[in-house]
Amino acid sequence: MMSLKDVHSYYGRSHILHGVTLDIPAGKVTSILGRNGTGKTTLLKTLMALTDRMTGEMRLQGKDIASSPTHMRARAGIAYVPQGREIIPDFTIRENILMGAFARADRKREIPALVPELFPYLMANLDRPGGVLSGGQQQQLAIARALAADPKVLLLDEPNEGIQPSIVEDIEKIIIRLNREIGMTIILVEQNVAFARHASHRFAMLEKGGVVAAGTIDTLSDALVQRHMAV
Ligand SMILES: Nc1ncnc2c1ncn2[C@@H]1O[C@H](COP(=O)(O)OP(=O)(O)OP(=O)(O)O)[C@@H](O)[C@H]1O
Repeated sequence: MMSLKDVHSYYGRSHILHGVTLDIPAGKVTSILGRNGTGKTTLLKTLMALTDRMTGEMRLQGKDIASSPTHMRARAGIAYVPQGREIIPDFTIRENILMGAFARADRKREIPALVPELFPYLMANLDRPGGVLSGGQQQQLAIARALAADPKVLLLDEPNEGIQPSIVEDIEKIIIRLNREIGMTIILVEQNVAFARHASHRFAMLEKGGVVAAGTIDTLSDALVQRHMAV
């Protein structure tokens, strides 16, 4: 689905990713793991062309996208739910969702069919401002906005960060449904190893901007977690 070969990524003169090589298979959930500051968010931003510069190879369904700008990658089917969600508080829930549709190749601007099914609360409150929502509801809104782009690959950056525990379970169920029922390819940055093990088919462990271990999720041993994630 996506493949990276010797990818380096930079903010200005800061060299953050140091030769990442990774295969992201279609229809699977791949978790990106590692301590704070190891480059997980930078990896998602690099996939979305949101760092200042990258070198190396990047392919989506075999097509070279390494020099495609963000909007072209979005149009090619990559959608991004950033850490912190970045919804617009003064826009209505409907407007926030439709912002995601700008990237659709078919230029349709509509609430995606999945939204009433996955997020009935959002559907029932489309005209309320996004800013009135709780953190968990804003996370749902950020996912709904990404779905409006009709993506093939969904990038999720710590979707459960700062969310009350009762909602965490809802978000986790939605991530699993998007993959298992709809077949969406998901790349998930996750600190919760238990959830990563439960939801993912594969993992990549980052350390200092490089992949130090990767493979099927059954090979994510406690020793690996201890070595690369314990603080
Ligand atoms: N805009 C930026 N300009 C310069 N350096 C940055 C920028 N954003 C992040 N960095 C640096 O890049 C490195 C990797 O950060 P990144 O956010 O990708 O890590 P992370 O693994 O996602 O960590 P966290 O779990 O804290 O989000 C850090 O050293 C960070 O300080």
